[in-house]
Parts: sequence; structure tokens; C-alpha cells
Amino acid sequence: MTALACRHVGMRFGAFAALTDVSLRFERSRFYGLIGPNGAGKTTLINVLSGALQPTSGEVELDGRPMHRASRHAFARQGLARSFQTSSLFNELGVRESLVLALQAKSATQSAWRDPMADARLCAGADAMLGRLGMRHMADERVGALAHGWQRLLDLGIAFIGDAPIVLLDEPFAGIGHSAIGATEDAIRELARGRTVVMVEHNMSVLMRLAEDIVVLAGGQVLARGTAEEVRADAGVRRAYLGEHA
Ligand SMILES: Nc1ncnc2c1ncn2[C@@H]1O[C@H](COP(=O)(O)OP(=O)(O)OP(=O)(O)O)[C@@H](O)[C@H]1O
Repeated sequence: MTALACRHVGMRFGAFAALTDVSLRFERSRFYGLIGPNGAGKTTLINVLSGALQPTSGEVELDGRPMHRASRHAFARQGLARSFQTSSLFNELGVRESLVLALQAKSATQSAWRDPMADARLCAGADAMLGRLGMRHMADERVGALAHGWQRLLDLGIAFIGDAPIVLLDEPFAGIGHSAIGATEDAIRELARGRTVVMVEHNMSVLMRLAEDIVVLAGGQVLARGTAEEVRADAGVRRAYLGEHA
């Protein structure tokens, strides 16, 4: 079953075509990697697939439903969550508080006027996520006081909390020190189970270990897609992406 698809998507910024005729299908419960050289259009595609940008042509379908002109809130209501290239955290909030507020924002039934920190269901959800991230001991720390690697992990928790079936991740390993990569990789593998995940990532070794399918963009177009082995062996990919002369 297809969870997310785009058909003939084009995205122009003035005269510049950032995406041209991109058609892709992402199946349920599969992990996809999205790679390509700088400026290939990866973030633009994530923005289009999450409703943050309206494509100038073509359309996006979520669970078989056309999302023409739908807002990013409508995409979220249909079960799509995402993380951003740069952290979306608020430094003054606490770690658990950040997760509680994220879960509240994703819970349609939650009354906005209630103190979310007094809501047992929200706190239980936040604590469960802290356990999955290995961050229980940091629950009461201020976000701004955390090391960068922990902040990125918390960002992932915010993207995955609420059990959205489709999660788009934009460079979750960016700026993470070598020592924190393993923990982040394990957390993503565990959180991604049973969901459709599309991850943009420049760290090739991590991406090739996590992704079952890889899509290669270059110059705003789909250059190749396949398994890690297929993509590695593709002469066009080696030329465009790895800078090899073929
Ligand atoms: N809002 C915008 N206005 C004008 N040009 C834009 C806009 N957003 C992106 N672009 C251009 O579109 C192209 C694709 O950008 P995008 O950020 O999607 O690439 P990317 O593959 O994610 O690159 P990177 O790996 O460097 O993050 C770039 O040339 C960029 O300058």
C-alpha cells in the first residue's frame, strides 16, 4: 500500500526550477533515503511532501487522498510528521515539557486551556518517548543546556511523538559528533519501525545502513532509485553525486 506519493511535481522559484517532473511512491512501513548533491532539491521536496510548500505543478497524495492546496496542518491531521534541518526546539523549555507540548499540539481532542503538564496522558506519552530516546534522566533539564547531540535526539522525539504513520526527516545527523551517531541511529531505527520514513541525509554510511530504498535527486529531477547496492553501482549517480568521471 502506498502511504505517500507525488506525481509530476514541479517547483519553481521565479525562473528557477528547483524540482522538475518528480514522481515518487513511498510504500507503507518502509524506510527511504533521499540523497543528492547540494542544491539537488531534497529539502524542497520534503517541503512539498509535507504541505509546507505548494508545488507549482503536479500533486501530492497522502494515503490515496489528493492533497491539492491542503495546508501543512491538514497534512499533519492526515498522519504526517516531519523534522527540520535546523533544530525547532525552544531553549527555555524543559525536555519533558517540550515533548508534552508537541504531543498536545498533535492531539486533536486536547483542550488548549488545560495545563498540559497536569495532563496524565500527555505526561505518560512524553515519558514513554524519553525512555525510547534514553533521555529519562534529562527530563527536567532546560533544552538550552543540552549538548547538541541530545538536542537533535529530542528533535527526533518531537517528530515521532504522537505515532504519525509517515515521518519525514531532514538531515537528522547534521552537526552530531561521532560519539553520538550510534545512539541517534539506534533511536531512529527503533522509532521508524512500522512507519513510512523518508530521510534526507548527507552521512552516507548511516543512510545506507538505515534505508531500504534510496532515491537520488540531481538538479531537481529523480536520477535513480533502488537499494544501496543498486544506487552505488549506478554510473549516472557516481558521475552526478560522487563526482566520479565515467
Ligand atoms: N525559497 C526559495 N527561493 C529561491 N530559491 C530557492 C528557495 N528554496 C530553495 N531554493 C533553491 O532551490 C535549489 C534546491 O534547494 P534545496 O534546499 O531543496 O536543496 P537541497 O538538495 O536540500 O540542498 P542541501 O543538500 O544543500 O541542503 C537550490 O538551488 C536553492 O537555492
